[in-house]
Amino acid sequence: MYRLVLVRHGESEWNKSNLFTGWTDVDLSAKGAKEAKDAGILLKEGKFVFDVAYTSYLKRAIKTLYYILDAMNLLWIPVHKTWQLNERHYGALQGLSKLTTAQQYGEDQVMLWRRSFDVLPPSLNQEDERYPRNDPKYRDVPDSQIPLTESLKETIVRVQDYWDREIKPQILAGKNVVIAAHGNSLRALVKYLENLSNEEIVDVNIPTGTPLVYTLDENLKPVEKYYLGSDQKVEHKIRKAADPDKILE
Ligand SMILES: O=C(O)[C@H](O)COP(=O)(O)O
Repeated sequence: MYRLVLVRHGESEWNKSNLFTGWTDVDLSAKGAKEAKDAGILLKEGKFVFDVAYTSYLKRAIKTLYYILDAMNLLWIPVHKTWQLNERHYGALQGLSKLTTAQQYGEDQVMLWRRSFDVLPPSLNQEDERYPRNDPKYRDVPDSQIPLTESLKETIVRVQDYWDREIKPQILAGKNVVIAAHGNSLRALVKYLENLSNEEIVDVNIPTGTPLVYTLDENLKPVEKYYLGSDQKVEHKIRKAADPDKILE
């Protein structure tokens, strides 16, 4: 049996203001930083130990990982960063308000963009300043792999490729792995690990700053899954991840 821990970053500044974020490199909010530190404390209290960590190229996930490792006194372990664990690219929606977009296009259309398996958000064009090719972080990513928009389907391809090449061999070698990433890059991984259908994944919402623990069998199929933290708190955060507009703090 193997154990794997996934953590979505703590609340970001744009989660707080309810803007489509995607590859926009926004920081954690003060609340998000606290969520990350609390996640680290929970993991430490649960006697978790990690040998290697993975995260994206985006600071909200990177900082979440460092807050967690700091709380666990594990800042020394190897940390691998990759664009392939970045959030799903939200195309031309990036920077728009989820609420205003729902008022303009209807809640059903926005839910299709947010949660469907293969509906692509409106695309950027290459002249847009948000085109990732303009960002030095992605200088080594081939043009053919730089997204202008992504559905979950495209996100799964890049996440699964990285999982198969880099993460899976580490787990099979007996390393305890933690992955700090994003709502939709983690949904991509969860769909793959749990072999969920394109319909089942629509209802999966991953809460911010809450460790998701998997026990995996020798073929890396999940045999147990749970969130760390009080059921009530986790449930509230899952509902918030599903529908940020309808949840009052
Ligand atoms: O990119 C974003 O806006 C968030 O990280 C995830 O948003 P979602 O819940 O709308 O997919």
